Amino acid sequence: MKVRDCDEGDLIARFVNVLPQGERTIVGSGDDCALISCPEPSFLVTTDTLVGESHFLKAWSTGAEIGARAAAQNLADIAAMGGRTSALVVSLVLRGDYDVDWLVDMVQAFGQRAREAGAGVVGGDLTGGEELIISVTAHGWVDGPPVLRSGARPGDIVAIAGTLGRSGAGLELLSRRIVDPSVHDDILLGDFAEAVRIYRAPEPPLEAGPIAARHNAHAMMDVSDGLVRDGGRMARASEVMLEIDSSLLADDVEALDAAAQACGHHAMEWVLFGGEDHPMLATFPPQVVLPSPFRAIGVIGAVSPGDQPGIRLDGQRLSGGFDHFRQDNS
Ligand SMILES: Nc1ncnc2c1ncn2[C@@H]1O[C@H](COP(=O)(O)OP(=O)(O)O)[C@@H](O)[C@H]1O
Ligand SMILES: Cc1ncc(C[n+]2csc(CCOP(=O)(O)OP(=O)(O)O)c2C)c(N)n1
Ligand SMILES: [Mg+2]
Repeated sequence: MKVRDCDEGDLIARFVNVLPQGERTIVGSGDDCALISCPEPSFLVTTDTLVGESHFLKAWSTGAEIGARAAAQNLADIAAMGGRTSALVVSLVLRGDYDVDWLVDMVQAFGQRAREAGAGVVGGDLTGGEELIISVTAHGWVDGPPVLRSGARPGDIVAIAGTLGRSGAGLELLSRRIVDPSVHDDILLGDFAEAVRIYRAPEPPLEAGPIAARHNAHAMMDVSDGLVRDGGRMARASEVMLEIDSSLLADDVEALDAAAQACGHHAMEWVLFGGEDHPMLATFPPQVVLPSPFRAIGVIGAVSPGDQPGIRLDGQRLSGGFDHFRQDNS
């Protein structure tokens, strides 16, 4: 059955059937608004939109992978404040010729990621249009003070939780047809499985956000546009220098060895400039024993007089990463 064979109410009923309600939901999908409890004096809110051809291709990813990706990207933003997600709303722009089963798979996978994070999916909107667009708004809360991008201080340890570079490598493997886009089986994907899986549906370490907050992280953000671009944003917000030690990125580089050989590419490029793995980048005071799953990748330095905040690798200043409106994406 195709979307054009259903009416809106029909589709929404199919979605609601597979979506989690969420523990903080008082009124879920079906009224003019959802009503969510927030006993804390303030709440977190963030939004991110995914567009077919720009963030994913229907030819490369299943509906379930696209749905999981849309949820993960938004859940990661809440986690990156040290928070937990209470409720998501999801608005869809759909074409009439989409398969309803495909769509329900997408919504179900979106709901499953929300469920795993303890969140409800409490509403949304449906509109017709030419390109598949998934626009998500997430609401959440943080126990204690939120962890901002602007709190990094000289002397802090720079740490990361989650992977770097896998999504960028997966994108290149698919773009260059080194991996057949119709293959979704990890066994068949072999050495490329992790990169392609994470490109299709990122696996951000959501629990790391609140863990970092409890261990007094000074600053945190998730990495969506690449370590260098997002690290540069943290550096500017905090007016510091992120000093990354390349030897501490060796495990990420090694994990991409097979992909790098197949693409004739330096794995370090993906690790530094590839986005969309959504790991948590955080800084911790120097005396802290880093909590699992964080690992150190560098230190925070002061900005020398006359210099600008930024990010350096082994002392060399870096710039670049993903930007929707520039041609220099690396
Ligand atoms: N259209 C907009 N109007 C106002 N603020 C925006 C708009 N687009 C992005 N922002 C804000 O700019 C900041 C950076 O956005 P973005 O790079 O998308 O962050 P993230 O990687 O966390 O999704 C965020 O605080 C976001 O809310
Ligand atoms: C088909 C395809 N081409 C290119 C990319 C690469 N790409 C698209 S968006 C993006 C960065 C993250 O997306 P953005 O919308 O900037 O998310 P945000 O920073 O707002 O979280 C990257 C690396 C992709 N994911 N899929
Ligand atoms: Mg965004």
